[in-house]
Amino acid sequence: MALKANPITCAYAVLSHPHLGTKSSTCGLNFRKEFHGLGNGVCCRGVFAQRAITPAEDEKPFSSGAGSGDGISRFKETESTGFHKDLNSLPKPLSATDLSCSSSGGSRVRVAYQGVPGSYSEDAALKAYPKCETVPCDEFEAVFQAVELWLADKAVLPIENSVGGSIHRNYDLLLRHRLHIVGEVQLVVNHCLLGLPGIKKEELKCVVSHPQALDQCEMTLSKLGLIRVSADDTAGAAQTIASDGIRETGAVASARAAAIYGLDVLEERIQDEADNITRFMILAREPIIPGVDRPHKTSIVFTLEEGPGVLFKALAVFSLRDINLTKIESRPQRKRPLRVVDDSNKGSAKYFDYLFYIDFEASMAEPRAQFALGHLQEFARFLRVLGCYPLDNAS
Ligand SMILES: O=C(O)C(=O)C[C@]1(C(=O)O)C=C[C@@H](O)C=C1
Repeated sequence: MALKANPITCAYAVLSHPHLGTKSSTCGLNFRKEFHGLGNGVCCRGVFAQRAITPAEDEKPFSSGAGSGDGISRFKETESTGFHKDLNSLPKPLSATDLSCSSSGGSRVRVAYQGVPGSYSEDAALKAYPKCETVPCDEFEAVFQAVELWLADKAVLPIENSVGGSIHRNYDLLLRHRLHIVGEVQLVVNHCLLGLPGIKKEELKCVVSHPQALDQCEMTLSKLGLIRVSADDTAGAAQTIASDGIRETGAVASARAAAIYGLDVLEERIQDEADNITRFMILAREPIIPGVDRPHKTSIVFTLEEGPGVLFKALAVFSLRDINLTKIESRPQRKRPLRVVDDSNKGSAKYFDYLFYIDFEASMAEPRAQFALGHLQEFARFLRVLGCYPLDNAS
């Protein structure tokens, strides 16, 4: 596949996100419009520099085609001007299509993450494995595949943020792939407002970043009256600003991203909540052997029969054994969204079908955890242990 010389080939813009009003702008960036509406109305998937991407077939439901009315459109940059640092020397993200043609080598742990160098996901990888080789990937799906195809040893993926909540896409992907959770990383996320060298924050009109990061800085960005533009990751936004050299556009990203891409930090700690923590999970091909030497967490997913109090009973298996739950999340069962139950005289009732994801504080090496899951199995239609791993804290 031929690679283009320009460092950036793609970025995204939110035209009329429900939270952001109906302002429309490309913020002076030279984009060619390419509609690619996304179903969930918040997040953008993407294409990064130098590599073409064909999204995996099973991702297609996310793109509802031209003018889907969800307010999010994808823009493709036609040209980039090159600016500041030699961005070509940075590692290029892997995409779902080119994963099959490279091979891993070397002895350092290789950790795949979504984004480009300087992203918080890379920070999380380095917190978990300080000496690792980080492997940038363009999409969450590609991160899973990098490990499945032995191009990386581990994957690091965001699962929830203390302000923005769950990253649903990764819950869904966890079930579609066969990797195991072998650890977690809690990362303190301190967002900065970045701009081209010499620019003042009052001169900015637009700001580009990951939708989660924009949400986490909602109050500051509103106060500054900035138009928000969505990007694949925070560092990718910084990279775009640096390569395009557009003066009135800033980026929300880390101080490390500013250093990598040669941008100024115009303001630090701009997130609405001082304690802004993102929890990442670490995935591997093999599970770890659970221990009792230190506090562990176990993550499971299950489905239940329909009926009154069934979820209550499911949760009671933990409470009966004094096991603390740290997270519960429900997601629709995509292949079986509705279940028809003939439980009335007037015809059949239709229920939505859910998957329940639970994290609890116990190791699978403890009998109480084994008994709790044995008990849950009595009324769960489906149960999978996603992993058992040592707890992390946001230090
Ligand atoms: O954009 C990045 O830098 C990321 O690593 C992604 C991500 C996320 O998906 O939530 C991670 C941490 C922050 O909460 C903001 C964005």
